[in-house]
Amino acid sequence: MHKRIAEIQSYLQHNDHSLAVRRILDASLDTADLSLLKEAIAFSRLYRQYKDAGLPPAFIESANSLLNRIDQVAERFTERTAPLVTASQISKTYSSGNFSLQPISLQVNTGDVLGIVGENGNGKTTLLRCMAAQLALTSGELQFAQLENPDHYEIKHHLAFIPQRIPRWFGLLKDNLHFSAAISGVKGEENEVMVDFMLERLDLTPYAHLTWNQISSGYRTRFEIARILLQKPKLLILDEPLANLDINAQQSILTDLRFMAKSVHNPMGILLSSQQLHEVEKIADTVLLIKKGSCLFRTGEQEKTATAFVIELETTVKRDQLLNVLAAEGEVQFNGGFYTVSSATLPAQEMLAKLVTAGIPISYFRDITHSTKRFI
Ligand SMILES: Nc1ncnc2c1ncn2[C@@H]1O[C@H](COP(=O)(O)OP(=O)(O)OP(=O)(O)O)[C@@H](O)[C@H]1O
Repeated sequence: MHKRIAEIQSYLQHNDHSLAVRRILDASLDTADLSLLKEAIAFSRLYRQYKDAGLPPAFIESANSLLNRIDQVAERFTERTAPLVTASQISKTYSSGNFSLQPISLQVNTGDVLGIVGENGNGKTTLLRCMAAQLALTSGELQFAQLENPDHYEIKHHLAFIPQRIPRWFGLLKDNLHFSAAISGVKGEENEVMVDFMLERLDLTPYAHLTWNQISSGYRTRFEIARILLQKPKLLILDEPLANLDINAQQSILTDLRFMAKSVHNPMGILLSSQQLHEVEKIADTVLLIKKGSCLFRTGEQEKTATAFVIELETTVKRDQLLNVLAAEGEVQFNGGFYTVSSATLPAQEMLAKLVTAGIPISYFRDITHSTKRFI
């Protein structure tokens, strides 16, 4: 059995139903078999219908039967990776104002998710717009490895940019998706099935017959992702896709984007910006922290590896008590909400053991030794 199918079966066994249904949709799409895709869509609808009232016993049976059939075309599940865009020392200075994006180099490959994090006004959007060839560079060079003639037209078909503010559309959500697929050459039955697929995959089915005015900003973001994915871009750039989403939706959209990047049907490179450091670090292959227009830290960068172990801690005890437990092996800072503890000798596991042994109540503990959070 293919690894990916076994993984989905394990989600089902452990009642991670929502994740299993989303992954079944992805796996069926990768078979390129419309009848399996239609079955997966029907299965997802069944899940939505019964998820609150309790799933019928036939649910797991039909999931396993569908998975077995998908497994028979498992040879299609090969991940491909190829360079998409390479930025060499690109920089941008606006003609007005005093902001400059300092020279930065990065590469996005098929299947990669690259996160750009940083606080407001530090240059994330500027960097994304440079990567999307929307801004004239002050210096440096962009290379689109798969484009022979990277003019405006070719670039527009190669990459999709989802801005922070989703532009208004007219008419019904579903009709816009049909149109978007049609202009990318998806016609007839395939158009119907692909739109139904995107509606299910992005949780949009209940909103299919609504207009722009009738749906919330979070669902507008989902709509825009669905619309763009129907056009099968090679490189997807998203500016703050999490900004309008609730906490659960943030995590599921990020996980979904990661799965989509590695899809066989349309493998993509994904570049996204966000202020949600932890969430992005969980799913991105590489995260760059931008501060005042410069790349301050990139995950995995050896030369900037932490010289101390650092953790974040939320507890009701006072700083003195923590310092007592650490017995000169750590420093403690407080930001009003939680403590940041650094130690040259105690890795996170040992620090946690010490705190637990001393009976310190802990409501939050996170190892940020290798996180961009250390630099904020
Ligand atoms: N067209 C422009 N002309 C002049 N300055 C600009 C222009 N666009 C952005 N800036 C300035 O560049 C700086 C960086 O803005 P940018 O939007 O790239 O940051 P950001 O990190 O994406 O911020 P946010 O998280 O708030 O979206 C800001 O000081 C902004 O005012």
